[in-house]
Amino acid sequence: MRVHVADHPLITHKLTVLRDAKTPSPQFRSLVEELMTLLAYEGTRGVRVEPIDIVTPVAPTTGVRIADPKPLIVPILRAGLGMLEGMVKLLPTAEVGFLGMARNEETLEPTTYAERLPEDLSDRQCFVLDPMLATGGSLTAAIQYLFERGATDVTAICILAAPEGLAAVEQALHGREVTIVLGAVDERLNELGYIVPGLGDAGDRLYGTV
Ligand SMILES: O=P(O)(O)OC[C@H]1O[C@H](OP(=O)(O)OP(=O)(O)O)[C@H](O)[C@@H]1O
Ligand SMILES: O=c1cc[nH]c(=O)[nH]1
Ligand SMILES: [Mg+2]
Repeated sequence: MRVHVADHPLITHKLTVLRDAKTPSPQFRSLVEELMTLLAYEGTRGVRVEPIDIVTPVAPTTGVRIADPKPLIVPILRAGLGMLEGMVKLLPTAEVGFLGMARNEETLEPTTYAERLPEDLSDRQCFVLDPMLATGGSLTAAIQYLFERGATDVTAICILAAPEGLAAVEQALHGREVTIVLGAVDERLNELGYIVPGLGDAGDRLYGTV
């Protein structure tokens, strides 16, 4: 498993505003989208391309285009939905599938309550979007599910991770073709399973629930 922490002052700046408890939902949503565009740049570094011949006004040349089958973007509902728009801006021809997951706030165990994905993922490059990697339970379950459905190449893009959760995902997915791109790795998890300093509950902050 490869882990890449995007290190860029613009990301750190936007993350700081995102973390601020005073940042209201509309601004939070815009910032998640902007951050996603920056993280998608890193996250799509390995996107599969194929050569294509074109003619410029000056000369014929060979360029590249996104290869078929098109990549599959999988936002984890709810919070991952906030990242989708930023991602499809960079990969407009990608297909989008959905996984709905909720973490039980007492046991911290994830359950999957919705799934809408192509039947066969065997030759699809998958990009999973979820802003928060806390205990890592949700991301591990999501990626394992994609592998069960035939996926072999998965990149997860998260805004924040806790070191404990990142280690748990690495252990669970050891030896698999997985890349994780992160905006930042925070200090730790607290006793309630929240990332510290983190940004609180990403879903609640995106969608105005408390
Ligand atoms: O690493 P974990 O400990 O599993 O926690 C992370 C999960 O928690 C959040 O979702 P949540 O369950 O709050 O659902 P929501 O997006 O609907 O708010 C987040 O978006 C992740 O999916
Ligand atoms: O800090 C956390 C942990 C899990 N889910 C969130 O939205 N935030
Ligand atoms: Mg939530």
